Amino acid sequence: MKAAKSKSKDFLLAVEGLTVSFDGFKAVDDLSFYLDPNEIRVIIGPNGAGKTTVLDLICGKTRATSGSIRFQGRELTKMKEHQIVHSGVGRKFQTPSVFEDLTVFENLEVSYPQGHSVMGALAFKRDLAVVEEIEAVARTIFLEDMLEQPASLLSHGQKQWLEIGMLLIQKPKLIMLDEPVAGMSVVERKKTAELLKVITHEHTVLVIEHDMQFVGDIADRVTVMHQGKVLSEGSIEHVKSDPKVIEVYLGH
Ligand SMILES: Nc1ncnc2c1ncn2[C@@H]1O[C@H](COP(=O)(O)OP(=O)(O)OP(=O)(O)O)[C@@H](O)[C@H]1O
Repeated sequence: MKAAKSKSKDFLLAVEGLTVSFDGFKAVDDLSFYLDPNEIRVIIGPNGAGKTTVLDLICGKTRATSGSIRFQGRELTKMKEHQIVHSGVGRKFQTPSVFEDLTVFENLEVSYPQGHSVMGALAFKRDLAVVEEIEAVARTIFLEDMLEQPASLLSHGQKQWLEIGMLLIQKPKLIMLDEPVAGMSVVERKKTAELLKVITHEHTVLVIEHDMQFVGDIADRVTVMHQGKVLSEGSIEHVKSDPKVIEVYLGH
């Protein structure tokens, strides 16, 4: 008979007992949660709950005071930021930071690992495989017809998608997004939901979001944070009907 597989080994990310204190104030306080491969998890919660700090801790921008973050079996709390990126964790911040003067194609190209620089002498010798990958990513982010446009001409929403594309081309296993639909139109929000669903074939996605409609559209599971801790966790229906969540967050 086949031995039962240890469940803990199957998690893509296991956050356990994670704590960070800023001058004695615990922004994240004994937090534990677990991500399955290829799920979309959304973290919600009131302002100051510690959501952004959790992403900062996972990507190594902030050092944990205690606790553990295991990603594909590797402990991230001891690693430097660039090592965490190399291990397969990608993060997009709230404000888009694309290169305005470069085209969509060039923005994706400079993000391609192994530095296929547009400025470099080898620029004319673009590898066909790289071009194909850039085109595939551009299709995923709805910008296949805009490859030669300078990023400065894109709408705010298109810039957000381009930045997601710049992450996708690096093939991180875990993609973390901080309020990806902030400032987007309703149509752009719907398309972003489609985009995130498509990318879970290859990636696991951890999102911070306030827009509950969008959360409902994308989340496999929702983790509700309050005062640095998990207040509630489960399906969108579960957390929406949890009296604790209504009291501290949804009821406001
Ligand atoms: N580097 C820091 N030094 C001191 N305090 C900090 C630091 N980073 C975050 N905090 C504090 O930790 C708490 C949690 O902040 P965080 O930004 O993680 O909350 P959040 O849930 O992302 O809130 P929002 O929804 O407003 O973005 C806040 O009280 C914040 O002021």
